[in-house]
Amino acid sequence: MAKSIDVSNLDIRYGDFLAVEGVTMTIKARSVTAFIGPSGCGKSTFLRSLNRMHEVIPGATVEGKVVVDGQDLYGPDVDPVEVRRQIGMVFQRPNPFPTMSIYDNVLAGNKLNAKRMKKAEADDIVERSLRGANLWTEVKDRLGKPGMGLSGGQQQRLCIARAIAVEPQVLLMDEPCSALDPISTSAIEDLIHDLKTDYTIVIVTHNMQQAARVSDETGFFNLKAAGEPGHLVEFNPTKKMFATPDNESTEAYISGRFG
Ligand SMILES: Nc1ncnc2c1ncn2[C@@H]1O[C@H](COP(=O)(O)OP(=O)(O)OP(=O)(O)O)[C@@H](O)[C@H]1O
Repeated sequence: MAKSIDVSNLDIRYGDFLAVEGVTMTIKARSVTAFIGPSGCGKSTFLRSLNRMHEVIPGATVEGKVVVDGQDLYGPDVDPVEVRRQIGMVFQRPNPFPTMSIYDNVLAGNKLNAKRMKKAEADDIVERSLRGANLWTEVKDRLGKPGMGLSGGQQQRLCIARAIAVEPQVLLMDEPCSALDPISTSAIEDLIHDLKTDYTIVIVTHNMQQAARVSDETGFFNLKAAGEPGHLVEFNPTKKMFATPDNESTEAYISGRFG
């Protein structure tokens, strides 16, 4: 199910503003890839270009290729809605649907994809997804209660359950722990580690310890200068990047000398 992603020569714009320039990388299947770098260097923009979420912003455009399973996601016949089903996204702030129960929150994506299903099938998806998100035992006796009644960390795991309920190939996570306390953060990090058996995971994080803990490979993004586009400076196995980075600016960033 999990797929690798081949990105080549990607330029990403907001109107005339070139936000990210010339990114080429291969994101491996069944692994965790982290993106780090100072604020404004385009990590989130690049992440959103991987499932065609970038272009929902008026005037936003992408040039270059993002190839998953031999298919260019920006090819002429590709349906962006189907791309977003195959490549799910988890956001910075947990965003369960406030009026929906835990049960319905998990199924929200499946219903959007207009699948009609029997109760038994729906029950199976809810249980499998909540187990996958490591939340089942905490909520199995209150599936009919509102998703908003959960703690922040539980809400984020509910959002992860909602993302995996549609059986995506890739999960994109944009600072998924930034609104969480250390215990919830640790639960999500454990979950990310478990999920990589089945999914290709890409995570943006400001927390370098987190990148070092959860990821197999890391991409360091930076701006050449203020007002210049963001670009990929270095992409390497995480262990190597944190021990012996290839680039001086990577070293300066991870040792806390800037950013
Ligand atoms: N909706 C938008 N419209 C116009 N410009 C935008 C928009 N979103 C982001 N940008 C610009 O694109 C550049 C990259 O922003 P982005 O949010 O991707 O960076 P980031 O590395 O994820 O930053 P942070 O770490 O602060 O979240 C910045 O110059 C930002 O101001």
